[in-house]
Amino acid sequence: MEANPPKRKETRKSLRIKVISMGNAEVGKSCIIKRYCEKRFVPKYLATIGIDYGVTKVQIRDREIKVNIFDMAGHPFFYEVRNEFYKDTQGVILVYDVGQKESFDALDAWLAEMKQELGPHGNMENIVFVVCANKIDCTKHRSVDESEGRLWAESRGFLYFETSAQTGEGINEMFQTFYSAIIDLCDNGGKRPPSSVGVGFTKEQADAIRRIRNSKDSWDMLGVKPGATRDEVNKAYRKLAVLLHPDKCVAPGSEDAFKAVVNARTTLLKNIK
Ligand SMILES: Nc1nc2c(ncn2[C@@H]2O[C@H](COP(=O)(O)OP(=O)(O)OP(=O)(O)O)[C@@H](O)[C@H]2O)c(=O)[nH]1
Repeated sequence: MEANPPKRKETRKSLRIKVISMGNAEVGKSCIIKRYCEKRFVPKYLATIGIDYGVTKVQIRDREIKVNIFDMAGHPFFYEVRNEFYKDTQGVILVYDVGQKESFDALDAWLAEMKQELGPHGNMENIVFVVCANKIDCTKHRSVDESEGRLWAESRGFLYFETSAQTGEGINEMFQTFYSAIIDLCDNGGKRPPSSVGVGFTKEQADAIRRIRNSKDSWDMLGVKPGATRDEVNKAYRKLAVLLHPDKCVAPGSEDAFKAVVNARTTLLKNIK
């Protein structure tokens, strides 16, 4: 009788991926990468000149991945250098400094730059983006709070992490989740798996929260003209209350937005006959 051949342990091919970092100068892109790859923090600022390139091997869920990391200079001066490097990317680490509102506001421009360089055939949908709200150790100077950053990221289907390259907080967790999502993307033929696309809240909800946050007064918050009638105020209030009610809305910042809407209505009704 023929003996059964010994079963060979299945070895999965190692994966080779390309990731890039993006974000304004000095937000901490190089330090985040150094903290993860070299387990150290460099307090002195050394501006990246054009691009820094490195290769690293990591083990994620029993899978070996070889990561080519392109750390892009954030200074506008280096646009001509970095625009070459957007192509064939599986993952983007998008960084802002929580103490610098301009670096958060600039995230849209970074996405626009990448989109422009990828051209009409480039598909941003099939890239894993992770947003790092960095320098959370500087609590005194924080100007972008967690819910604002999380809302921006999650409403686009991006991952979101609060990080500090200085203390290491959030860094390992961020990279593990980021690489894991890239493995899922590669295993799914380069397309973002459907399970990772849903965000649990609508664009209308995200837009309403953003508008409420940025409103200049109670009229503006409810989206009615100054001098509106009680009926108009109540109608606008009901619409927002249904949209943002904590039982129905899980978008980051919805609870605060809901409370702000309730207060705005109370304030306005006190002064309308
Ligand atoms: N407190 C604090 N400082 C940080 C943190 N991350 C980076 N820094 C400091 O911020 C400065 C800029 O960090 P870099 O990592 O060089 O910034 P970058 O985004 O790579 O800048 P460019 O290369 O110019 O694009 C340095 O002085 C760092 O020490 C952090 O999490 N906390």
